[in-house]
Amino acid sequence: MIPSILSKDTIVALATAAGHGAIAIIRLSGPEAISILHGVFKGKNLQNQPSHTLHFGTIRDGEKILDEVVVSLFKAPSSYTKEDVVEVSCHGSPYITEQLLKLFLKKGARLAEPGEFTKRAFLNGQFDLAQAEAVADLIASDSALTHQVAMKQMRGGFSQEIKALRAQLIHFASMIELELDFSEEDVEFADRAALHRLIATLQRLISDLLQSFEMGNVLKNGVPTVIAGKPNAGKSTLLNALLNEEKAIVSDIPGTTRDVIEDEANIGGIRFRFIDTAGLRETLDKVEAIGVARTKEQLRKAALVLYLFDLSSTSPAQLQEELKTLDLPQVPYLLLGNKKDLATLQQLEAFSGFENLVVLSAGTKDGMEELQQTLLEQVNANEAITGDRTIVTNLRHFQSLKKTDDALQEVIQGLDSGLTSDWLAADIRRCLFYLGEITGEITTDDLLDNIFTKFCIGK
Ligand SMILES: Nc1nc2c(c(=O)[nH]1)N(C=O)[C@@H](CNc1ccc(C(=O)N[C@@H](CCC(=O)O)C(=O)O)cc1)CN2
Ligand SMILES: Nc1nc2c(ncn2[C@@H]2O[C@H](COP(=O)(O)OP(=O)(O)OP(=O)(O)O)[C@@H](O)[C@H]2O)c(=O)[nH]1
Repeated sequence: MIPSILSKDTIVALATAAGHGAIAIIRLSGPEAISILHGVFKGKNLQNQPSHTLHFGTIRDGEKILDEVVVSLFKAPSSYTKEDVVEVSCHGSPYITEQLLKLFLKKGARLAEPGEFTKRAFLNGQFDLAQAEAVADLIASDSALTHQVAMKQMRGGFSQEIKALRAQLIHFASMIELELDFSEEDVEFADRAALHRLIATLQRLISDLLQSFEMGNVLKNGVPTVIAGKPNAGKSTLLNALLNEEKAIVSDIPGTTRDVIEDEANIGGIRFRFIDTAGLRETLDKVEAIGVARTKEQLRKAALVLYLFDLSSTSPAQLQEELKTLDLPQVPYLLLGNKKDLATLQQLEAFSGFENLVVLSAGTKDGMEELQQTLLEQVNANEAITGDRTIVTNLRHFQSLKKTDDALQEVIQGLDSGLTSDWLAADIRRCLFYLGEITGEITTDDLLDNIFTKFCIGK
């Protein structure tokens, strides 16, 4: 790739988080990065040091020493941005970093825009657009799974798949376009049956990716897990036990929980979003009736339902009846038999035949570990999460894939109806365009601005 001629400016920004810290890093990138540093650094001559070396010295504004620092040198094209990069590790005081930033600005650098380092890295060919976007996801990741997905994407896993799809289509597009040059002779270079098979394969792959988006959202936002059950079953107590804090109001007056309370907990690297609901009960109390309606709404959106009941006051027949009236939608659910501490041996035995049942006592936290284990198993049973399968988490990618899918459908229809080569070629080009948007072969300034302005400054 030709080095970008756009980035003539030398940009500077704080690369570490704001506030006090052991060390803070200020990063400069661009043609003047080394000379700007050279002008204010007392130590070795930075202008004749090799790339990827560290240098101790002081930074001075005139006679005044601002700090003792370590300077890291990355010489173009061997750097993150592929430009000359200098990083100054100083003492982590907001006062010092401000003084250093002001000094570098005075010496000719300008403040970087959000995401500008990564944008330059992309423009200079360090990685493609999907990989650049994954850098932001990686910084935002906060669980084993979001980390795994972002890491795979940053290292090019997702891009490879998209590029492979694209390469196959390019092959056919060029064959079909070749036919256009020989249009009088009525030849077919591109085997129509093979093209049909290819498009069908691509559609399957893309449909898998589209489906994975839903899973991707669950990963990002937490597995929506609704805690339902009759009033006083102990839902709020269970939520508190799961969250390890007193969030929901617990009382022995049935119907205490009137609204929906939710919070997140990280269990074994997977984020769960627990939603406590109003007790399910037909009621005359208007406020509570709204709560019951909301519960039903939450149930529809849940990925997993925990149906809680009181072992000490519920018979198996009653439980069956409750489940029937509840009319649980097609969502996986677990039965949680609560208040084990109050239940008699007989009561416990009565439930021995139930599947998907965890017996516990939310009040004493007995059985909580088993519940957490079961929750994890429920999620792990879903291969999409733990498998090696690529998961789309980015709305932009989802939309481009959707458009590709629609365009592929038109290619299929064109093939079936014997559309001429020029029309087929145009439809295939459209697929290539949308796939290219994902990895950034096709971009516009607006698209790039949209992506990189959401990054933090200094990244
Ligand atoms: N100090 C520091 N730590 C950092 C970064 C950084 O920019 N600076 N990174 C940034 O976000 C991440 C690491 N990513 C990086 C990617 C490429 C290169 C780099 O110098 N690449 C050269 C040389 C490669 C080599 O020597 O093998 C290249 O690509 O040519 C550096 C950091 C996380 N840690
Ligand atoms: N003995 C015992 N009591 C429990 C247990 N779990 C909850 N309780 C008690 O049962 C009562 C009801 O608990 P909540 O958590 O408020 O019940 P809820 O299902 O949220 O009730 P609503 O808000 O009415 O829907 C409280 O007095 C709790 O202390 C348990 O495992 N053992």
